[in-house]
Amino acid sequence: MIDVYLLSGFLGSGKTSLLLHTIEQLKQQGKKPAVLMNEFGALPFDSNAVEGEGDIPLKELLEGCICCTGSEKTEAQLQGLLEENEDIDVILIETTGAAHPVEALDAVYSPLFADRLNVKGIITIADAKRWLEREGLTPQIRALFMEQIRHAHLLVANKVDLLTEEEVATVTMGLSNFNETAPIIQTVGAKIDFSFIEKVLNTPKRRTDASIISGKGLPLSSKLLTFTESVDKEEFENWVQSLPSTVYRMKGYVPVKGASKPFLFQYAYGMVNWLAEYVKMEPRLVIIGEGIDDINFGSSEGGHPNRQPLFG
Ligand SMILES: Nc1nc2c(ncn2[C@@H]2O[C@H](COP(=O)(O)OP(=O)(O)OP(=O)(O)O)[C@@H](O)[C@H]2O)c(=O)[nH]1
Repeated sequence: MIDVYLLSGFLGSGKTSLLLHTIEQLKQQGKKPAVLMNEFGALPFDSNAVEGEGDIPLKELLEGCICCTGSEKTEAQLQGLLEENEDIDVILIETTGAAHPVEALDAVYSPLFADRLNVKGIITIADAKRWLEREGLTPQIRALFMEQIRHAHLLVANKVDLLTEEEVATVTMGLSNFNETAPIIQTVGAKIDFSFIEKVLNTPKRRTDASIISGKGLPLSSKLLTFTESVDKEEFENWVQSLPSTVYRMKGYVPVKGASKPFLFQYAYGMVNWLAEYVKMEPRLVIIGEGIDDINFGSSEGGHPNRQPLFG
């Protein structure tokens, strides 16, 4: 049987960080992991990161989330993974930060795989700072954020480096009151020993009948910006900080004046992250949030925003 772990968590909480860290550990143990992931906004950003890991079987669903691109499509992806790779030990599924974890998990319980897949459970990563400030989220988005936490079998309170010790204690207590059964681990960079995950999620999880608040019809959309010229870094960061709090996530490659290649740029919950890239990537940025249609940076060309809610 192949163990299946589902990584859930709001946009930018640390799912890809956990995924990459877990892949490393599995490889060190001589195990062969495979990855199923879905992408937001037509830029295969996270899967690029996994491809950088070398020989990892990977299937991706572009534009949407596992729950809404249809379970049939997900079944087909899984079937493809299993057929093309007979020696997989573990499948890691990263859902988009806007997916409901139970809807996504449901897709894995196809009778097609009943004798091959051992569903170990949902690991939800919560941005600890966002948890503390969750009242600031709009109601529908807060509902999704909370649902992801409520249905976790293991809860990861990530980014505790941004909190005081007292705040970390408040987060841990708040999370455990909200989801009384899931063990909680505090992390920086979503770094967890895989042996801990295995120990905690040691019983196969059955399909749940618990009522869920559907993730469908969320008012989230994505927009792709293409840079036509290099940006002044400071001006760009000032622009980022001026954006409304309903911009939840940005990622892409930003060309900066004076640098030969676009930088890898990430934004999640007020924090920006720049990383030098060694390959010349297309200067494009994905923005994810609510009410983002009119957002543009001076020297960029706004792609047509995806006005349709992506998940419905
Ligand atoms: N300060 C801080 N930043 C972190 C931590 N973990 C991750 N990050 C940063 O948060 C950003 C998002 O991390 P990812 O792992 O890509 O998050 P994700 O959940 O996969 O994001 P989406 O797939 O877009 O939903 C990146 O810029 C990370 O470097 C942490 O513990 N502390």
